[in-house]
Amino acid sequence: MIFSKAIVDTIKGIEKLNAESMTTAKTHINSLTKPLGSLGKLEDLAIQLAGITNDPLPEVSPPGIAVFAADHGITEMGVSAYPKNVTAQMVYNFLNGGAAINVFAKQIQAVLKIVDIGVAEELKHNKLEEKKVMNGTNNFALENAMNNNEVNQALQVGIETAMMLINEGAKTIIVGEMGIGNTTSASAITALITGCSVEDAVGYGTGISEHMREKKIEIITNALLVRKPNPNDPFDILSKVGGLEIAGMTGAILKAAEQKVPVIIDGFICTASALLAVLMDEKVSGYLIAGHQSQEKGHGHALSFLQKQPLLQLDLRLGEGTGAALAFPLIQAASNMMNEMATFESAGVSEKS
Ligand SMILES: O=C(O)c1ccc[n+]([C@@H]2O[C@H](COP(=O)([O-])O)[C@@H](O)[C@H]2O)c1
Ligand SMILES: Cc1cc2nc[nH]c2cc1C
Repeated sequence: MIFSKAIVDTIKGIEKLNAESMTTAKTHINSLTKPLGSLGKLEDLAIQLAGITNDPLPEVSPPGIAVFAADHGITEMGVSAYPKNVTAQMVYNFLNGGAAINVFAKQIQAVLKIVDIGVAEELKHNKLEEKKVMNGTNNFALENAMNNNEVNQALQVGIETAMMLINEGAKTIIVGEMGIGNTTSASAITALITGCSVEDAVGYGTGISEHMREKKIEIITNALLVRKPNPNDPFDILSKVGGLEIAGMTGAILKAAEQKVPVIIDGFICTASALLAVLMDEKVSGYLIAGHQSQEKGHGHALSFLQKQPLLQLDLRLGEGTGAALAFPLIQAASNMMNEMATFESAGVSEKS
């Protein structure tokens, strides 16, 4: 067995959504003072939340956000528009409250954790979760990104971070990331798991030129030919072409699902982690809510594979959990609808004749 026991146990603990709570939620929705079905996808969302939490009147606040930061050896190949040290610089920006995710987290009153799971520089800050597994992945054009032990450690950091947020009261988990070069890893993962072509999985990331995108496609194509990750083996994929923050997000998603806590997935990189988690156990899918669809080319393929419709389409391509945080008020609305709306009976309103 390659997966550590803690990870196997987490996966084993994931249950199907609770059908009885979903039926009760549906009956309740149909008793609320509105024409039948008139709150559309919010009704589906409320039913999903009921199934996830095993509570027909689900609570989703407060949300907890984990941003996993790590570096990528593949940046040596010139695949990003920004230098690698932006990862470390942005971590300090998160810790000092200046990034987009800080602003949106505050807006939704979320608890925000910044996790160094593999930044290639020593970082010091009293608010930083210091969980460094290694100083960035290896360059997967030349060697495996991580060894088995490193994959297990990164998954474990994700598991522990989600549990920490849940222990602190989080009722919804938002996963986000920061890692210069990570769209290259996410593209490789997306192509492998969804079966789409590398060309279809690769986009412009932080804003590279078309010429650089062609180079990025070639680098990924060659790496897949040489490393030969098994598309049915999430562990093999992570170790050969993965990322530390990608493994961290996968672990956090698994733990949230095991704990029956809804997970809002963010952009392209975060969805690559969701693909891996679903490959580990398809029951994870029920716990996932797609916050938005990123501008990154491969995100549409990943969401279609997961059969998820994004709540928002705002042409974002930032990451950090921003799209998921922006989508949270809709999930909150679905929960509030269940908990606060009057029924036909309580309000004395006549039902459909
Ligand atoms: O979330 C997305 O869909 C997304 C799309 C493009 C880029 N990003 C962010 O940009 C960084 C990766 O881009 P790149 O070009 O360096 O591979 C990383 O820090 C991500 O958070 C994020
Ligand atoms: C400035 C900057 C901020 C980011 N946040 C997430 N990815 C990012 C990439 C860059 C380059």
